[in-house]
Amino acid sequence: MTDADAAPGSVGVVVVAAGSGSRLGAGVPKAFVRLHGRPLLAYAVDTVARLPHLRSVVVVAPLDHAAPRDAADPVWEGVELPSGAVVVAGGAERTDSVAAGLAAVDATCDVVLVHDAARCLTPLDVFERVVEAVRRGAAGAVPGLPVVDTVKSVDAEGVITGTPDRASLRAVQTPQGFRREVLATAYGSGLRATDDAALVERCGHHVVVVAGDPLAFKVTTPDDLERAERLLARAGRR
Ligand SMILES: Nc1ccn([C@@H]2O[C@H](COP(=O)(O)OP(=O)(O)OP(=O)(O)O)[C@@H](O)[C@H]2O)c(=O)n1
Ligand SMILES: C[C@](O)(CO)[C@H](O)COP(=O)(O)O
Repeated sequence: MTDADAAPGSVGVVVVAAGSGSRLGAGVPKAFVRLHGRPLLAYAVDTVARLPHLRSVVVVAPLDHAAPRDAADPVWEGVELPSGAVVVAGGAERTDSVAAGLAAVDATCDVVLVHDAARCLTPLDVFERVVEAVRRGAAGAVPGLPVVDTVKSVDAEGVITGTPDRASLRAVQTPQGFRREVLATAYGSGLRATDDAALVERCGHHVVVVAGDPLAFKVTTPDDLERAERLLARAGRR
């Protein structure tokens, strides 16, 4: 990150890494679980660091492993933060963690991305598509993939209430990108959601979907971690 990157169009990225990973059940917070010897977070940060016009990186870590980052804390071993990156403590839910990260983003950034550390293999071009869509005027942009299964809505008893046309459905991923003031207002609204776009949508903004990537899958379960291990082994990465 250089002064040249402070030009209009600068990008800030909040990497949320404060979740416990209860579904993975690895005994350490999920973002710090090792994948080929390095924390999931390390892969996410490596990609973020390659993003053009990057001005500000904020990593939101679990309270026990957050600011001030303890250099001797072994969970961080293998994570190479870009110079100027900031580490802050997250909260009980993703909404709390994003809000904490957003508060620490450099105010000169006009585009802010929120990225799940758990989507650790997301390719750089997904980030670039999201930034490009916001630069072109969208209030927000999220990567998404067509839904391959037939999806049903059900009531509390499990009785099917509808079969949405899957042509209109997308499974969304991260990074989710927004004009900074739009995201700040959404997070200042007191609304809560599991993803950033949902908050921005509820504040009345249009958010567009750009092409996602199967590699942007979220490591949620042990099977996902095995899949990530296989993909890295196949790519010969460490
Ligand atoms: N309080 C939280 C919860 C989640 N996250 C982050 O948000 C992303 C998506 O959350 P998810 O994968 O659902 O993570 P966990 O909440 O850790 O998973 P689980 O629901 O299995 O406990 C992850 O990178 C996670 O670290 C966060 O920063 N703070
Ligand atoms: C933000 C997100 O990754 C988009 O798919 C997702 O909403 C994270 O939370 P989840 O509870 O694991 O769906």
